[in-house]
Amino acid sequence: MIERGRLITLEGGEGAGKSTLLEGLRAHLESHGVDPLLAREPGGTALGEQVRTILLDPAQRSMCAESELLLMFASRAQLVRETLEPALAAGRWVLCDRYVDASYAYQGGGRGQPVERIAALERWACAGLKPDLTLLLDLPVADGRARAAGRGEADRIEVEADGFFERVRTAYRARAVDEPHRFRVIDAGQPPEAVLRAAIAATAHLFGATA
Ligand SMILES: Nc1ncnc2c1ncn2[C@@H]1O[C@H](COP(=O)(O)OP(=O)(O)OP(=O)(O)O)[C@@H](O)[C@H]1O
Ligand SMILES: Cc1cn([C@H]2C[C@H](O)[C@@H](COP(=O)(O)O)O2)c(=O)[nH]c1=O
Repeated sequence: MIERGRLITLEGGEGAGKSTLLEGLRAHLESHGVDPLLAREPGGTALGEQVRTILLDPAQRSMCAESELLLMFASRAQLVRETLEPALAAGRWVLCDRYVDASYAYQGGGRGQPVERIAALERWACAGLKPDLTLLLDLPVADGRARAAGRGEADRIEVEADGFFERVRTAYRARAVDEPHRFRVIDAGQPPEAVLRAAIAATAHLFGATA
């Protein structure tokens, strides 16, 4: 019987260092004989990438919070069924740049969408798929924004005010407190090598664990 793979998700505010960590973790896993599948949200499938384009398009100024929430979950439902579930069932490990916690943080914390609404969508769209480990890269908003600056035109979400991102950060941290068995909070203000070391330590229990 094939042992189920592991789902590791990376979360955090803008510029927290998720993409940087993803590459470091990929290299670490590869050096341990694990060839992880990389995915991202919104996106990660042909359909999801088209949804992502709409979601992040600065021209979509009139998008309401409800549409934003539903589009995030449309992308996620497709990713779960087309990519994540088949990969995990085939024994593949997956590193996913954001997953459902981002909706609790951004659409819940940031936009004020009710938690029960997001939880209902999660039950429907994610079909029970929970990460084995979620690495939350925690960084003061101003530091993340400074890092993200200079990447060209800001997308539709990046243009939000600091208050929005403070609420996102608060919501992320609250989720980590609520689910300590799944989350590891990493101080993303450390140098990249230290962030990677902390992440590697957090993954150690996944090797050989029964999923
Ligand atoms: N620990 C770190 N210390 C200092 N700079 C970092 C660190 N990690 C990443 N950076 C730099 O910060 C910038 C943003 O990093 P990265 O793209 O990895 O973040 P991200 O979380 O994926 O961002 P976003 O979600 O906004 O796309 C990059 O220029 C990267 O080199
Ligand atoms: C999954 C997800 C994402 N978002 C937001 C968070 C970011 O602002 C963008 C994605 O861009 P990234 O730089 O590639 O991380 O989308 C969200 O608001 N809700 C979600 O569920």
